[in-house]
Amino acid sequence: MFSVIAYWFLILIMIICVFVLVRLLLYRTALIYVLKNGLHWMEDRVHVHQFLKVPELNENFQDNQFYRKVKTYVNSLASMEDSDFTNLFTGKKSNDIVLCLDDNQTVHDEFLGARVSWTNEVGKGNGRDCSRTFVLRIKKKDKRRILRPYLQHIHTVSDEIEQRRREVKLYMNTQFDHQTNGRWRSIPFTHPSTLDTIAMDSDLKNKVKSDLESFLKSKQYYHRLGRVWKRSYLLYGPSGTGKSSFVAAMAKFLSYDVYDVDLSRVSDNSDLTMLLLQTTNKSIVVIEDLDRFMAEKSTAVSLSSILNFMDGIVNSCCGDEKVLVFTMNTKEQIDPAILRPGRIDLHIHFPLCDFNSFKCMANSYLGLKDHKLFPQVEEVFQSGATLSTAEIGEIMISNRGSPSRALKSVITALQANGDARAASKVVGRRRSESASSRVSSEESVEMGGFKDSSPPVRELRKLYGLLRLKSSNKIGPSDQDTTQIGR
Ligand SMILES: Nc1ncnc2c1ncn2[C@@H]1O[C@H](COP(=O)(O)OP(=O)(O)OP(=O)(O)O)[C@@H](O)[C@H]1O
Ligand SMILES: [Mg+2]
Repeated sequence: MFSVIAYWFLILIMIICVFVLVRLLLYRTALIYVLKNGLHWMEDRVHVHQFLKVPELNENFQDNQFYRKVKTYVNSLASMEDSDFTNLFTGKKSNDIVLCLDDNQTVHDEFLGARVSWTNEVGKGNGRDCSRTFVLRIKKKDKRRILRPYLQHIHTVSDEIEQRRREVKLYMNTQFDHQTNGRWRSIPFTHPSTLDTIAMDSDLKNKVKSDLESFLKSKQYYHRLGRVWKRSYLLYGPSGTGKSSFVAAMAKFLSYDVYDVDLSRVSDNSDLTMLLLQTTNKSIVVIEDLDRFMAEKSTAVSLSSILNFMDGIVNSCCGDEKVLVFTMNTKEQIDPAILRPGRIDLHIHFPLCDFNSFKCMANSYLGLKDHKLFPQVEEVFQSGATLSTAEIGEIMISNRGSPSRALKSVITALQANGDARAASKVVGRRRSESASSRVSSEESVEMGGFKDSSPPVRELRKLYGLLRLKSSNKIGPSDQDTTQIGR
């Protein structure tokens, strides 16, 4: 009896040992990989396959654009890391490493439950003489079900990758540029603003974000409606509230180039048409300070030309997928034809800084989530005092070495602004009283607004300058640099 138990015990121990050994063998070596490959090989034998070629050059020896897309797609596959031979290259950014399938190597992909493979076939020859082809191998039974959506999927993925990789450019209209044979001159667009760094109401920011996202996905929708695929935004608000920074953030978010139309350099209506014809799709076309140009009549472009541009009549000739942005300080003086729905899809107001924006700025500029001086700042804001976000930002940058000093400076500047506003109201009232007896149109216009020349505001500016001077005297050398830049 004892010997039978010992016998079975020994057998059990041996089974466990064999199991552990097999496990070790499988995981320490490439046996699992070999087994998997063997299974795939066997599966492949019992299926009929179809092969589809994507050559690099078409029958006229021109580049086949689809080859480029397939290459981008294949090189982005996660299974590339498992391929037997892969080339490593640096990408556009110096710390980027890009994988590239080696010649005559195969990589596998899965789509809607079907397994396909791509082989990078390279014919004999040198450089451009050797024929390069991507060969797609697909099971005949899967072809009808997945081929079309799979090719569409390749298009979408490669477009997204190319969009992410491309360098965003800023185009400015100049006099005729012989180098580019056109009116636009471009520079890399390196503005640091992003949607995260813009201080604005978070609900509004999310609304704009989802509006932009849904615009990106609506090509079919717009085309089904017979509309040009464009979206127009009006950014309006006082100077220094972040309108231009927001345009930069939008461009970064969409990875679109920016065409900044300087209306003072447009000679007439047909010149504006020419400029717009030379813009590419996937771009933001911006006209800044439209209210000023229309009010001062400092542009040779007529209202109807601007309206045509907004309606996309011109844009439809040169591809769509455009975002149009107009910025202005106030939309009160603007012709209602410009603002009507369909011409401007979304109006975004950029108000002067309030307590919420201030908290947002304090967080990003000073790294402060909360501070004992916050209630005092809130109180000053509640009393009606305010400054532009740019002004508050400058005070914070100048005093970034000491958050408490920064907050105190903000409070002092806000209080000075509050006093200046109150004084401005009193003087305004007195002047309007005397103006009723003595007509002085020029001055009454000045006092009504928040103009630089009004004495209380001049006082505020002086005080503001003093504040910055005082704080720059106290801070270290690095801060002094920024103070100068800020000026
Ligand atoms: N809402 C904001 N969030 C973050 N930074 C801001 C904001 N508003 C202004 N700034 C900062 O202030 C500076 C000026 O802002 P910007 O040029 O975008 O203002 P603007 O509204 O376009 O002014 P203008 O009407 O005079 O052209 C920028 O450097 C920006 O960083
Ligand atoms: Mg601006």
